[in-house]
Amino acid sequence: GPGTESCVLVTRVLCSEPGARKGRVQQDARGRWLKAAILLLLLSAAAGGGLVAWNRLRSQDGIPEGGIPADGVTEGGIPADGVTEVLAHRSDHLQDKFVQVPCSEDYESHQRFAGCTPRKCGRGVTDAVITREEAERIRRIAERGLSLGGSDGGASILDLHSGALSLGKHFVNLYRYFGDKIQDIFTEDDFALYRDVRQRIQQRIAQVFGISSSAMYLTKPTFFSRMNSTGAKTTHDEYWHPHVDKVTYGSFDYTSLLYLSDYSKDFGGGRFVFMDADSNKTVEPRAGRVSFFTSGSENLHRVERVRWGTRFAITISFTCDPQHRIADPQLSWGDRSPAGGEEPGRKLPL
Ligand SMILES: O=C(O)CCC(=O)C(=O)O
Ligand SMILES: [Fe+2]
Repeated sequence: GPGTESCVLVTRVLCSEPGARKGRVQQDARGRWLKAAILLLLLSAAAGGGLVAWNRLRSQDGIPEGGIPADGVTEGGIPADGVTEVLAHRSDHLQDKFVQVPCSEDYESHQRFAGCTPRKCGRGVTDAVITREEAERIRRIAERGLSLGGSDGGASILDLHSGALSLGKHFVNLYRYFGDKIQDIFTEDDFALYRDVRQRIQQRIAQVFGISSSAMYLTKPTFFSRMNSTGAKTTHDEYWHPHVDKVTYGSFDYTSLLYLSDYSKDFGGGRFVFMDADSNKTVEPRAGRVSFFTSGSENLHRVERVRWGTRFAITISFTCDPQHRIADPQLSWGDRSPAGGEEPGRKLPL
């Protein structure tokens, strides 16, 4: 739970840099104080209005009749008052929403890469790059792959690059387990669609941030996620902790998320939240919606716990550092997968 070492999906195995973790724990601690202060303020100011706020929160969350027990007045840290703004409603069809935020200092302590390292930071959301039909096709790929495994807890991942697949409390290597039989599960078309989608998202990011698409590279981890309301069984399942992708995953410079299901239709809870000093900004997932942002601490974020239903997404991440580049996943890897291990994020030869 909060206060313990937090991990986001695959990150525990991937990034256990002690320095990075310490920074995050300190950040978490500050966040908790802030949350406690806000909670106290809320409780004293709105003793009578609490129930109203709670009901509003429940209806926002789309909790079905009968309800599901929740953890307090603030659903997973989102205050039930005006300090939460919606950046993207599920029902919106956004062309090219972009909000610029000042870049954090994170990039100064890293090597800079011309034509790629962010000079301008921010967040974008678009429903116009990937169609709902394409998202549906990708969701079916995710469902097919994830149905072969699945975590005992609420978060399962399938890393198409390393082949890492959640299974029980651990991971297996899909490519190694299935070898050439992988061709009965995924087709060449599936990988072609992934490549195409990755390329279009990359081009949009380059365009919006004014960088060169050819100077940014796919990096790991890049993975499908499936989340539901089952309680966490290991820290791998704890996807809801606030984090900074660049700290958590190291090589990330630009993060993108392609959503494959609809908030409040397919699942409740599970909104994406940018946690700014003054307020939270939520992105409600919608099939085909691409959310993308610079990966530094200007974009501290979290995912609300999923309360009901199943949430599918894919995280596609980019680096400016050619040394952290990975190739697009391909079918022909079969049992010669580049990972060769059962944990996601083993050091991979390119
Ligand atoms: O699925 C999401 O909306 C975000 C997941 C995330 O923050 C991450 O994988 O780092
Ligand atoms: Fe993240």
